[in-house]
Order: sequence, then C-alpha cells, then structure tokens
Amino acid sequence: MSTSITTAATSSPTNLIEQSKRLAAFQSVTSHLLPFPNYTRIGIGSGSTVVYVVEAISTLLPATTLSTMAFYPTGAQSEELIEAAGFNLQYINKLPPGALLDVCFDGADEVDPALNLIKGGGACLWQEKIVATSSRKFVCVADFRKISPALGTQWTKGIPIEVLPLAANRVLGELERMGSINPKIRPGLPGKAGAIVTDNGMWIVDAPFKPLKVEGTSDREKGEWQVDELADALIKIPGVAEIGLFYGKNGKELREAEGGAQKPVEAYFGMEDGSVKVLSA
Ligand SMILES: O=C[C@H](O)[C@H](O)[C@H](O)COP(=O)(O)O
Repeated sequence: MSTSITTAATSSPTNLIEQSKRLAAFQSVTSHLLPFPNYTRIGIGSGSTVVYVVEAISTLLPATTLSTMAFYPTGAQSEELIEAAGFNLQYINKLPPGALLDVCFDGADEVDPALNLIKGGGACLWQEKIVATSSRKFVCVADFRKISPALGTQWTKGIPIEVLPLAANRVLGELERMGSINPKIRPGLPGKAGAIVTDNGMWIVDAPFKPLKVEGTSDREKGEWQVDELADALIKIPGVAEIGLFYGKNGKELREAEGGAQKPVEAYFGMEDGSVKVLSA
C-alpha cells in the first residue's frame, strides 16, 4: 500500500536531498510517536537520515513525554547523537530477556516494493539488525533516491556483509562462486591503508549481485537470486557475522507483540516535490 502526505515541517536544509530526509523524519515521528506517548523504549538507527529523526523527536515531543523515554543506539554514531540531544541513553544488552523496544527508526540504502532493505552503506548493520528485531515496530525513514523496483538497481555498490577479518578472503571466494560481480573488502579512510573496521571489530565486504527478485523464478547459474534465497545463503557462509539484507516476514505478519521483524512496518520517503510517500507492509 502506498500513500502520499504533504507535510508542514519547516525545511531549513537548503539541499533537496537533506530536505527530503527531514520531511520523512518529521512525518514518521508524527505518525509513530505522537499518537503513542506511552512508548518508553525507542531504538535509534545509524546514518545521516536518523539525525533528522532525533531532531524531530526533540522538536515534536513534549518534555514530559521525553522524560519517560529511553533511547537505544545501533552503534557509536547514534550513541553520540542520542547523548548530544540530551536523551536518556540506554543499551540493548541491558534489555531484559523477552523485553522489546516499542519502536525503532532507521534509514536504508535501498528499499524494494516488499520493503526488503539494503543497509550497511555506512558500515553499521549488525547492531541495527539486533535493535530492529528487538522492536515491536521498525520504521524506515529515507529520501526518494532509496525507492527501488529491485534491490541492486539503485544501490549498485553491493550488499554490505560484516565479516570476521581472518575469513574475508574466503568469503570473497564464496561470493564469487555464488555469482557476485567483483565483491570487495571495503577500504578504510581515503588515503589510509587497511579495511574499514566496524563498531564490532569486523570488516565489511561489499558484494554486488544482479538486481534481486522479490518473487518469481530465479536462475542461480546465471547469478540471479530472489532476496530471501540469497539472504539465507549469505548468512550461512562461515565467517559471515551479519548481512545488510533486511528481509523475511514483516512486523504485521510476525505480530507486533512478538517483535523479530527485519523488515519495517512502514517506510517513509521524502519526495522531490515536498510530499512524503509512505509504503506499508
Ligand atoms: O550503515 C549504515 C546504515 O545502514 C544506514 O542506516 C544506511 O546506510 C542509510 O544511511 P543514510 O541515512 O545516511 O542514507
């Protein structure tokens, strides 16, 4: 299902893409936090778009509501973001067994019509997946560039895969055998030697594949995969810690009370014309 909303959020960033991210962030917070002031545990993802989610929460929520909330980061960047906003910072490892966050907001690098996601373009994906699946609702916030007919169409750098450093070359070999086109270990800072190191001490391998089908027939001999098939195969490669494909059942299928969904219940996209497009599970 898709709806389009025109928001009244003010647009201070001058850049169209930044404005779009901010519009989507304000709309997602309006739809998922304002009607539910009883929410107390909020997950905050990583990347440039969640910066506006934190701004929206700061701007839109009354101080009395904010004072009852705890915010759970997905890595070093979102931890700093939560602290800088003056929010109550908590950690997912302290969440009691069986407890869930009420909602988690996070960005994405690419979103297909079934709300499968590619994430990890900024090297955060493992903690993001833990926080998303520890939430009753995962809400994705993005700009118009992320809307895609099939994963791998818009985000062509490859599926980010978090790997144990000593297994990286072996993982590259497996990926080539599976039809990945020139998978690579992601380098660190420009001009510096060495691979990028994640918040978890791992490396990232970027594995491009032909655009991933949501359904229908696939031909693995030709390197053609369905999202779920490929994800299930990638996660089984020894040395792979986690993959940047968020896939499987959505929150509505899994029931909000139980959490566990990697896919969002809704994705908000700031559009070029100032509207916000919403894709629902
Ligand atoms: O590793 C980074 C995360 O998965 C981000 O959520 C994703 O890359 C989207 O980031 P941005 O909002 O900056 O486009």
